[in-house]
Amino acid sequence: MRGLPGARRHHPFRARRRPQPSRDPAGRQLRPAVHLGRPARHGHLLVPLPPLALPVRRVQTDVQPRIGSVNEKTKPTKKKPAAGPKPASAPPEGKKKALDPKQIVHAQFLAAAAPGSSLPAPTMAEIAFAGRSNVGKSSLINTLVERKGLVRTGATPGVTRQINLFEARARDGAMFHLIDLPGYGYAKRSKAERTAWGDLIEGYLKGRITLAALVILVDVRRGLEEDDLELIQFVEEARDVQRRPVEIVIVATKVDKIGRSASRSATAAMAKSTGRKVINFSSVTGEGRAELWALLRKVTLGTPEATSIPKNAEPEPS
Ligand SMILES: Nc1nc2c(ncn2[C@@H]2O[C@H](COP(=O)(O)OP(=O)(O)OP(=O)(O)O)[C@@H](O)[C@H]2O)c(=O)[nH]1
Ligand SMILES: [Mg+2]
Repeated sequence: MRGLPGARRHHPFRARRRPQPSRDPAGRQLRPAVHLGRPARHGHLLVPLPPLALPVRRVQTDVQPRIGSVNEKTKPTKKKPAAGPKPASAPPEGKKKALDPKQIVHAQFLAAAAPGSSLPAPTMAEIAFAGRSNVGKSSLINTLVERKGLVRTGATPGVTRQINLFEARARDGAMFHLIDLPGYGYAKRSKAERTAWGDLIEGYLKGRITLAALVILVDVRRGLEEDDLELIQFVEEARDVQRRPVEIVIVATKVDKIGRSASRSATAAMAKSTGRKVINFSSVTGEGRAELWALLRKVTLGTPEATSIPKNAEPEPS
């Protein structure tokens, strides 16, 4: 039949409809075989589609123009960063961080104890932070949990005036209790106040069942002082023998305030006098954060009893 009224006539420039693809017995899509260099044979052979594997080409953007090929009147323009996706070997920083199983994903204040009151009964592994007033204990906790304002900090000594208990949960589900202790060595307190706080801190360090690690912070510029050495000795000797042993971790703080070589020799001296490893730390730059957190996790989660209360646990001294 030819020339029905209104019927479109074939136009030589209109693309012909391609043959409909069909599928192989496994359900994969088929398309006509591609012949390179040779003319296609009459009647196409149907083959499965190969996976798309194109070689990735990077465009070189920093090629220097050849001498004489630039118009000298043209002002040099700022070089723009190369467009396009980043190479697969450098995933975006945020993505890497989001997948870190050790990252703290939840942190909150739980309770406080002042002289005359006590903390709630212990329920999980605890890490306590001690040191002179203003050494940077509260700032270090904020840095560890990556929260700016979880713990109150201040430029003048004596900011933390009670034992503060915080709860932290890592992405992998590990839970910790972090204990911010009031600082010692602050001369402006009355003798009675110092005695009361001393008793409170001593009672905590001596008898807390779940205390797994005590981080002692020392200002890298001052080095270990008598108070710090006394505290180390106190924990080593006075810890109730029925309680679990406490791992003492020494941290040199504010290392951003002095040069690298000065901080290295200061921490080497501290390590020598205590026979312990000393971690360099800065809440300003974040130096030492990952190392300290990895160590504290290992100490608190390393043994099965670290996250549970022993069956023969006694009630807390108040
Ligand atoms: N440059 C520098 N400053 C720090 C660092 N850590 C803390 N600070 C500052 O030192 C001051 C005291 O910090 P805090 O974290 O409140 O110290 P603290 O030991 O909790 O003090 P108390 O609660 O009074 O015992 C604040 O002004 C902080 O900003 C650090 O690593 N580098
Ligand atoms: Mg504080």
